[in-house]
Amino acid sequence: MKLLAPSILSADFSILGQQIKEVEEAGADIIHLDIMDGRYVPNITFGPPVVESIRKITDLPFDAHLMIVEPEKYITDFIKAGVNMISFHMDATIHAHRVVDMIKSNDVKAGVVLNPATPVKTLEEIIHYIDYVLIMSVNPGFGGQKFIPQTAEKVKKLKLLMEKANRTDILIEIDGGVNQDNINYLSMLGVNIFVAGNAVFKGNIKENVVNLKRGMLGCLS
Ligand SMILES: O=C(CO)[C@@H](O)[C@H](O)COP(=O)(O)O
Ligand SMILES: [Fe+2]
Repeated sequence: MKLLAPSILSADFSILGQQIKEVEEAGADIIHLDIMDGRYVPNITFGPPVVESIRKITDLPFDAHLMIVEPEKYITDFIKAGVNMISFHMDATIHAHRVVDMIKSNDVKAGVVLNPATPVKTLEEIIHYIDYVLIMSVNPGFGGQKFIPQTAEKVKKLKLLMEKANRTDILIEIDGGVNQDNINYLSMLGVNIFVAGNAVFKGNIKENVVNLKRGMLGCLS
């Protein structure tokens, strides 16, 4: 499965609804929502009321990437607002397993996030319970940063762990600095969900989505 998930963090918020429609019409598969609290990361974005409001304009799945401390406090609110997938950073909570349970008991997909310096082996126990892993390929907090090449190695390590745990069904998502130059390579490594902010919203949105999807699906022409 290969899916493109534009991150609205790089969208023009004065015409957010319009830009979401535009990526949808161009062929985006998922809308990626970067939720930042100014504590886990040095930036603040938006919360459940904004999600609830944009929920009305598209049926595309919403993928909430929670960069917040104590994510357990807000999971119910984001689910009520209409998200379909929620990922959180394990070091932002004391009880990661409980957080996964909270997410999944509401029929929402649960993912955990690895920062660039977080080893894949930290997933060894939680891997049995989750639906996807989000590999950060930049340090979380901002859009438009440069892809950190070493993070691609984690895809290989994660695939080995998935095999060992008999969980080859887990989806691998990559987030940060994904662009037309690296998406094909990442796809070949086995990434399933490609988050792209600047590479979608800067310039011609339709062309960007079409070109990223072409790279993602392996068509080099
Ligand atoms: O989670 C994050 C940043 O913390 C990302 O989702 C970025 O917002 C992706 O933006 P680009 O790196 O693709 O511009
Ligand atoms: Fe993100």
